[in-house]
Order: sequence, then structure tokens, then C-alpha cells
Amino acid sequence: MSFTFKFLLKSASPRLPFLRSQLKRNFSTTHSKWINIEDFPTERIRNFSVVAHIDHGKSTLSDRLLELTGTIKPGQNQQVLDKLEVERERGITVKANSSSMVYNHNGHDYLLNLIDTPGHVDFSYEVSRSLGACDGALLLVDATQGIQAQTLSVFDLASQRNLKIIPVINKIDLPAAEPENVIEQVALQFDLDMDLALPISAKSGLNVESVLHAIVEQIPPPPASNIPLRQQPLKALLFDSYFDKFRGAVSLIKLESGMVQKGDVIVSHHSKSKYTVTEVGILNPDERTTTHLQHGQVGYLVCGMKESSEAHIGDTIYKQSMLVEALPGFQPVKPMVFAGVFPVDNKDFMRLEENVKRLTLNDPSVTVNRESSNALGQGCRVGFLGQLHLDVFRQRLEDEHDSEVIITAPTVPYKVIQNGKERIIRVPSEFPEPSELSNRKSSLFEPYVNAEIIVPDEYLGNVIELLSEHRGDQIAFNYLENSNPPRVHLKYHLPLAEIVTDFYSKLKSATSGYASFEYQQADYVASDLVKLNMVIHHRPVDALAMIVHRSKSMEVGKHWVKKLKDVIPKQQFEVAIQAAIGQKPIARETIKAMRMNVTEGLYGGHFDRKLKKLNQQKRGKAKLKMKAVGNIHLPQSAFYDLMKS
Ligand SMILES: Nc1nc2c(ncn2[C@@H]2O[C@H](COP(=O)(O)OP(=O)(O)OP(=O)(O)O)[C@@H](O)[C@H]2O)c(=O)[nH]1
Repeated sequence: MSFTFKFLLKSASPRLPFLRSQLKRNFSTTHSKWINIEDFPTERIRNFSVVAHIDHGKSTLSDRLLELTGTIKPGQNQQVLDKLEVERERGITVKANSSSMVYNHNGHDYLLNLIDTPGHVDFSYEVSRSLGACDGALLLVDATQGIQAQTLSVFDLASQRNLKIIPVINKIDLPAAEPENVIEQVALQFDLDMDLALPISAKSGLNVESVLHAIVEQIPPPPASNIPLRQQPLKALLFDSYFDKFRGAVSLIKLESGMVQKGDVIVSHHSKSKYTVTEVGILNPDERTTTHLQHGQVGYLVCGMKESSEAHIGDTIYKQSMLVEALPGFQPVKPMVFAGVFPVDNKDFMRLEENVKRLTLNDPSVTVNRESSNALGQGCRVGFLGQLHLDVFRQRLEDEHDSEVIITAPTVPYKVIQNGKERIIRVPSEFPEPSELSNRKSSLFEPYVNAEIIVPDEYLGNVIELLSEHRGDQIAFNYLENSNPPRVHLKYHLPLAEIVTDFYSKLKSATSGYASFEYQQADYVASDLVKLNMVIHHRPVDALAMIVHRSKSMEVGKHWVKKLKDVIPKQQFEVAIQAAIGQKPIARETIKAMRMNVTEGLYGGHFDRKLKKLNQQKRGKAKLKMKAVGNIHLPQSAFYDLMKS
């Protein structure tokens, strides 16, 4: 390690963990040889992705492939494509990442472009768009767990795109591994050729070389063109982007035809804006500038886009001189979980807003709008794809921007139709009160999802009970073929609001962690919804309002008044905490008044003096009650504790 580098690493302040992890990461990966794009005609390019259920070993396999091809130095469990601090701490991938590598097969060099994708359902949009840049996919299945819910959904995504799918059975080093069984299970479920399945251990490297052979031999190269390269029109799919504070938005592109180089004037099909290309290159896994990118290639492009929104995901890029038809692109993602984000100290709002916006530069699926609350002051209403996405965002805000924040209870977007007018409500305090809904021309709807659960049948009873507690309707029930112990595949239709609370942890404890769960947004369904107000000392607190199904209002109300009682400091007067629907309280807790020990220091026979002091205290309290009719002061720290608990 060079002196300058060591110094940088040491001196990176502990308040900047993200910078530290970036410095460490770059060091471990700057090892690869020079790559000349001209050396790789289309027939020697393979674009592929690794897809799997969460934790089945995608990042570990990606490491091994990069090591075997000499792209990175060997070293255990580097997870080089998990670049974010939060990914490394939690051991999950939240952002798809790419790396090119060169592999020599039968005397020829091949350029393999690998795209590592996240496993968790909240980030499945990353999977679908990454697959848009691929011609094949490795479907990784854990040999101890077999097919799980996300295995089914990523298989569907890959087969919808007609990708060549290579089944890879991982973790065969573990004593509990049952590779033969799992290979059979995969072949039966997906109608794939069993002989093509590759049993490996990504951790130890066992048989991983066979994966490289299969990539070259089985995944097709990008479709060839009869037109000579220099005459082909440029047609590039923009499938991802990240933000660099010096160069602006950096786009990841796949070239369907033509070539692009520094100085070219390109046009965005989406906005029709023109840009001059300032840099192109490949990720290896760090950026490596190249003279150009050409047909079949996956790489990055910089062209002075100042805002991340200019790099529109799914856009088609072409040269000003030659208009092309737009590529089909992707379905836009819609955030479905919303929460208010407020600073712990009101003075910090501007800094918080800037930090939130900076984070969204690298995560275009997040939406941000200003929100103001009587209780919490100025903040932002932020939209996420799911509960884990929200948690990851909070952690990134704290890790990368050193901000402590209050995040209000998550809510889903509800639909209210009144007098023929439709509104989507994302802030609970804006939901109509019962008095405003009394006329017959109002109807309320909530978003539902289609969920799939795979669970060993010994836990089936627990899961069915849990899903019915969460208002789920069963759609299908099947035993998975060739699964030992027997496992059931359930399909349910249930409200999204029911799974953005503590559903995952309940499912985990109901099944000792053996169930897997996956969902997709479905439709809006008419629902008996109410707005639950938290009233503290006779005043509703807007930041604590929530929208719930009427059947759950009592349970939720009791839970929250109790939580509030635990965090509100005692006052000099009695404080009532109520959960109410409109004017009607449905749950209540009381915080007793603080009682000063006025007789402290009076011992033994001072009976008269003690009585006098206690009477004085009684009179004082009566006076205080008069004053206490006003609002109580609820410190921001109480909100912080409340939302964290
Ligand atoms: N024993 C054993 N453990 C493995 C193997 N492959 C991966 N693991 C372990 O399984 C865990 C999950 O591996 P990851 O590579 O992070 O899985 P992933 O699929 O990338 O996870 P997500 O990105 O969160 O979906 C880690 O603890 C790995 O060390 C293997 O072949 N054998």
C-alpha cells in the first residue's frame, strides 16, 4: 500500500465511513490489465447477469468470477460489487453493479460483462432493468434451501426477456446441501435441462471455472449485424446511472448497434436534449476509460448531464446525425411506501433536504416533496419501494451524510374518490375525517399486492394464520415437487399496508426463518378505512396521524398510546394520550403528574410541617392545572425515540 494511500485511509474522518469504504474498495480492485475494446468483436462478447433469491450467493459468485479472470486480486469474501457501506454492513445488495472481465477460452479472449443484482423484493426493479442489458442469466439456487419465492420471480423476469438461463446450484460444500434433489427440483419447476445445471461452491471456488465455460459456450453473443460497424446507427439502451459530483450523471448503457466515442453529439430519445460525449469506458470493476464503445458492449458514458433525472432509465441514446426508433425501455417504478423525514433539530432542515436530494441522485426510484408539520416543523415526504428500501435509505442518510433524522410511520398511497374526484393520499393527516366522508358519494380504496410464499409444511398452519390476521385472501396452494422436507407454495392477495409494518419479522418468527416471501403490486380494492388521530393533551398531533382498516383501529390505537406513554416525559400536570377516530376516543393512557417530594429533609416528629407542605403542594397543583390547558411541550427527541422503537 502506498504511503499516500495509507495516509488517506487513516485520515478519512470516522464521520465519513462511506469515503473510508470507498478508499478501501478501490485499493483492493486496481489490478486488472488493459482492455482494448477493438479486440472484442460482437461474437466474443457475453452480457449476463446473476439472479437469485436473497443470500443464495450472487455477490460471492461474482467475486470468484472476477478473481478467476484476474480482474481482482484473490481474497476471501470481498463482495467487490457491493459498493455501498449499507450493503457491506447488512450483507445485502441494494444496487445492481456491473463489471467487465476478460476470459480466455480455447485460445480466444472473451469479454464477459457481468451485472450483479439485488435479491430482495424491494429492489426487484434493479433486476428487471439489469436483465434488459443481458443475453443470458445465471440462476443461482442454494443447495441447502432449494427454490425460494424470489427464485420464482427472477426466473419469470429472465424468461419473459427470452434470456438463456443457466441453473447453478450453490453452497454444495455445506453438510446440509442436497444438490441432486435441488437440481431435480429446478429442472421440474422451470422445465430446464437437468444436465446443464452446475453444482458449485462459490465460497470455496469449487467448480466455479465450469461457470465461466458455460457462460462462453451457452450464452449467445449479442445479435450480429450485417452492416459494417462504422456505418451502423448508434442505438444504446440507458439501463442505469449513478451520480458523480464533478462529472454529473454517469449513464450505464448497452449498445444495441453502432459505436460511441468522445466528441460525439448524442440525443436522448426521451427528452430530445443534445449532449456532447466527454468520456466513455467500461467498469472493471472500477471505471476504465476506453477509446470508444461499440455494438454489443456494456459500459459507461459521461456527457455533461447535470441532473441525475436527465439520465432517464430505459431511454434510447442515438447520434444527432441518425435518428433511430426508440427501444421498448422499462415500466417506470412507482414508490408505494411513504414516510415523513424530519431533522431532529429544526435548524437542520436545509442541510437535511440537501442530503436527501443528494442520496436520491443515485437512487432515482425515491421521490421527494416538501412537507410541513405542526409538530415537527419543516421536512420532506419521501416515497420508497418498500420497508427495506426505507430502512436502507435511513441508514445511508446516517452513514453517508451524518444526519440524525426522525422518520414517521410508513404509509401506503390510499385512493379517495369524493363527488367523482379522485385523490391519492400520501400524508395521513390529509385523509378526510369521518364527518367529511358521511355523504354516500365517497369511496375509499387501498393498494393490494399479489404475494407468493414458500414454506415447509410443518409451518403451514402458522403462516396461514398470520396471513389471515393480515387480511390476506388465499389464491392458490400447491406442494412443490421433489422437495424434502415437503414445502408448500402459497399465493395470496393482501393489502400492501399489512406488509409494511412488522410483517417480515412476524413471518420469520412464525417459521423459524424458513419461509420466503415475495410480492408484486396488484390493484386498488375498496376498503373500510379510517384516520386514526393521536391526541396528546387534547390536541391531535398531525405527524402521528395514521390511516388504518377499521377492524385494526382499536389494536393499533392501543399500541400507539402505550408507545407514546413510554416516551413522553412527565409534566407538572396530568397528560391524557388518546387515539381517536374523528371526535371519538378509542384508546387512552394517562401520564400522571410529576410529584415533587416536598417533605424531603423533614424527619420523625415534624408531622405538622409535613402536612402544611403537602397542602401547599395540593393548592399549587390546582393552579398548574389551569395553566396546563395549553399544549404540552413534546421534545423532538421524544419523536425520535418513538419512531425508532
Ligand atoms: N458455505 C457457503 N457459503 C456461501 C457460499 N456462497 C455464498 N455463501 C455465503 O452466503 C451468504 C450470502 O452470500 P451473498 O453472496 O452475499 O449472497 P447474495 O445472493 O449476493 O445476497 P443478496 O445480494 O443480499 O441477495 C454469505 O454469508 C456468503 O459467505 C457457498 O458456496 N458456500
